[in-house]
Amino acid sequence: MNLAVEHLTLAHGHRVVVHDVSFTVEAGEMVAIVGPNGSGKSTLLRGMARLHPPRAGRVLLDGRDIRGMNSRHVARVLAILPQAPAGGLDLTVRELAFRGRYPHQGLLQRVTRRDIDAVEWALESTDVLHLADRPLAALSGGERQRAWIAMALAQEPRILLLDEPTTFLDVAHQVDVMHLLRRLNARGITIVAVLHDLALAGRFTSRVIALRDGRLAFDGPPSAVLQPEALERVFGVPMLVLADPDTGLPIPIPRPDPALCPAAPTPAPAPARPAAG
Ligand SMILES: Nc1ncnc2c1ncn2[C@@H]1O[C@H](COP(=O)(O)OP(=O)(O)OP(=O)(O)O)[C@@H](O)[C@H]1O
Repeated sequence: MNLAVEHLTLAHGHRVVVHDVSFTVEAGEMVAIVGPNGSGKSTLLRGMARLHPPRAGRVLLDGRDIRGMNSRHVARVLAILPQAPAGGLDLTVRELAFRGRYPHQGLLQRVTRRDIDAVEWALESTDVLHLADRPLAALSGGERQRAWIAMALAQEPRILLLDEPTTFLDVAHQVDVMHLLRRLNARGITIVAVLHDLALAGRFTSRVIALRDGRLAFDGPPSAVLQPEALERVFGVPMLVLADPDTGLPIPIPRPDPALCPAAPTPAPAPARPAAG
């Protein structure tokens, strides 16, 4: 099932923040959306999930405009995990995951065997089964993030959209979440994630889409697009791109002014000039 964004323009009030953006995410892809703060990434992701109505253009799910589709049907296919979701702190992890079953439940909202199995699968896949009876309030940031991903998974989506799923996580948990997304992707779930960490985007995704001022700046495989000049144009800061010693994949990092790096070795003094005469 593919998701196509066609000449999409999105606005907040009178202010257009996504301008005429087009791309197609094919079934089975794992895509990162990157760009500076305020470049329109979250708005675009919400637009892709039908949570933000287009000013112009459209979003197509397997060729059909999602605006004309039944909400439950869209929710059965596509799940979105917003940026740092708030609320739900009094719910247990299992109760939260059951919320993900809403689009599959009938009018009477009776819990079926399939609901129970989907929730167990989601809790197991995100490694929170042992935390299932704990309230969200009693979890660490990383555990809570995995619990929210479990809720999105319990929805059994074919396409999963995530807004900054690794923000607030320490490096070990960032890698955990990215490994989890790769495993889900290997099982056939299409993943689109807004990521701030360009090194994670370079190593874990197969395609990187960049926005700058709401416009598409580049779109392609990490090795092709994560290049210093292109990144400098998008982020407005000098960039260095290293090659991962294990995989050769690009690891972009900002290139700071060496004079402002206190741990940088002081350059050796210039050799003294021989005295004239
Ligand atoms: N609810 C809102 N009402 C008005 N303007 C908004 C609203 N949400 C976002 N904006 C504005 O729209 C622009 C794009 O915001 P958006 O959150 O999509 O950017 P982003 O790239 O996801 O940013 P960040 O990296 O900081 O999360 C910003 O200028 C922001 O101030």
